[in-house]
Amino acid sequence: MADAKCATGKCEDKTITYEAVKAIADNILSRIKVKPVIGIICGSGLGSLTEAITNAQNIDYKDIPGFPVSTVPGHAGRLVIGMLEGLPVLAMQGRFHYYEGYPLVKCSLPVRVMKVMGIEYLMVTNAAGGINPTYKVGDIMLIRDHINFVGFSGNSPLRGPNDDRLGPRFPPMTDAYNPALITRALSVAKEMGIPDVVKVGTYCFLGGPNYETIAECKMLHTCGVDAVGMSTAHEVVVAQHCGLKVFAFSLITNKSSLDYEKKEYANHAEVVAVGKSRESTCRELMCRMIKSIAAERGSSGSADCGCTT
Ligand SMILES: O=P(O)(O)O[C@@H]1C[C@H](O)[C@@H](CO)O1
Ligand SMILES: Nc1nc2[nH]cnc2c(=O)[nH]1
Repeated sequence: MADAKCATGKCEDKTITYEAVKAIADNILSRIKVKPVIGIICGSGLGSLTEAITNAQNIDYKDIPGFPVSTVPGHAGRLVIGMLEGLPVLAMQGRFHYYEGYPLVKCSLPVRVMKVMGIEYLMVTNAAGGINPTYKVGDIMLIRDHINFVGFSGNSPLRGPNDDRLGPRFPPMTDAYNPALITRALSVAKEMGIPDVVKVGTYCFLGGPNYETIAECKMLHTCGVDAVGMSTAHEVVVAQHCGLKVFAFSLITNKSSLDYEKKEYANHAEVVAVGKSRESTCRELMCRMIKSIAAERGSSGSADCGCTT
């Protein structure tokens, strides 16, 4: 895959060219039977969101030239392409995290591939620690906004030469999480009878892979963070840059410690286990959102949401 050098030639992260993104998009499109409209990124323990996809075709990341491969337990490492609630979708069972060693431009490469394939909506999920003390394990937080701590130092997937075919040099991040989709998700939560479980809040992206100290959690709380994780923000920055409509939610898999008297010890096995225990609810929320988008677009979703618990 051809990588372009940054202007000074000294950038540690190389820019991935439009041509390289298009080559990957064309490779995938040449192997699948539908043209996806919605892209889905499944978070830790949430890969089974894809089980409701019908006429599914699977493509392992390792079989896509130029695509990274997943290295994290709970991230299978394949694309699942097919129909969901009347719309063609492409789902990623496994994402790429900065802590795996990939530069952010590579972590978010699949989002650009989705855009060049013609995808219009990006639905992102993740597992996150609950900083907001009112949140409980198993709650679902609709992401209204994010704090991108990794980006504060200039570490951005948009760093390097900008190709206007992928988006503008200086994209705004206001409404990066589509407000209309959040409003719709709140209605969906009511329909599902889970309004108390579904919150709206701010997600914070830290580099990981360690979980937070208690002092860090206290600081994040002061900063207005509701949930903390190790993904999503860089994907959404790229999605907003290239003009995808984004809907995202965090599954609260553990409570973050804000108090030395009530210590919590986060671990990945627990994160994945909580993901599994909440998979049917998360899947139903996702399916109902897609069904409503299908209805809005005039595509016929199935009469019943095929994902009910
Ligand atoms: O891929 P996500 O953001 O859902 O995964 C979270 C962050 C880490 O990868 C992992 C930590 O348990 O879960
Ligand atoms: N950074 C971070 N990521 C997580 N992913 C799931 N839980 C957590 C957490 O508590 N902190």
